[in-house]
Amino acid sequence: MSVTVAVHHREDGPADAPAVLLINSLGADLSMWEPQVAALSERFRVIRYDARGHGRSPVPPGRYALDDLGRDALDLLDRLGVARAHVCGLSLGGMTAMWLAAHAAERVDRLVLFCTSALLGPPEAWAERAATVRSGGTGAVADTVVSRWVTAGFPEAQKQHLREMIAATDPIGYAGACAAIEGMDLRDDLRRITAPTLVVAGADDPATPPGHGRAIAAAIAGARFEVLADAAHLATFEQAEAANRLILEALDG
Ligand SMILES: O=C(O)CC1=CCC(=O)O1
Repeated sequence: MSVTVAVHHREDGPADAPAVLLINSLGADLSMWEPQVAALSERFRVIRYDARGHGRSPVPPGRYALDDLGRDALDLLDRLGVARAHVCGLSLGGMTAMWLAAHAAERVDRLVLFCTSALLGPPEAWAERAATVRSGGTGAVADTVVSRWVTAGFPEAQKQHLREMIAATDPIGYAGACAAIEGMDLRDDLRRITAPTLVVAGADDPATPPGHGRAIAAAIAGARFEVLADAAHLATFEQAEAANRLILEALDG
């Protein structure tokens, strides 16, 4: 049985509005959702948090499992007294969101998944990335990761901001989260998901190309699939307006 950690979170919007939980990707923190906050907080109680090992959340040593990340999210909802929330996650955050929808269906209202995968191999690549950050720090992978997060023409100043966010992530936490992806296989869980689901891919995402999202949508009954043009992996950041429209449509529908 995994031990949960009390993740660092932030809330925006009316406390009595329906809750939407936003879950960050590997190497990011809750600030990655900044482009969503104004649009969503008009109508929703927006709850963002730093996944364990990231941002200002505790950094347990060792390998994490997706169950750990999922149970941390449930613990946060419990601490906030939120019985049921819409859940939106990107990449590793999307994996956690799928875990929640499959393992705690009663807590998930609608599900929005960005640039994610139910199986993201090869496992050796995650072990190798974990070893790289353990020996060289998270700055050692920042350039490469940002080159996958946004397309080449994205403004340099914003790319630098993203590199700094990655480099600020604790290497122990980053490596722990790599292990969660290495050990993750959600393919059998997808058929248990009953929440109305929107899956969104970035057309130019080299990390989780559209085929990954298409396969998720095909396995979840009634799920809708969309591809965002001119977007790489961090599609909510690169194409925020279009992403916000899709999220609002999915949550309002
Ligand atoms: O960091 C990457 O290369 C892309 C990624 C995979 C899972 C995640 O959260 O980000």
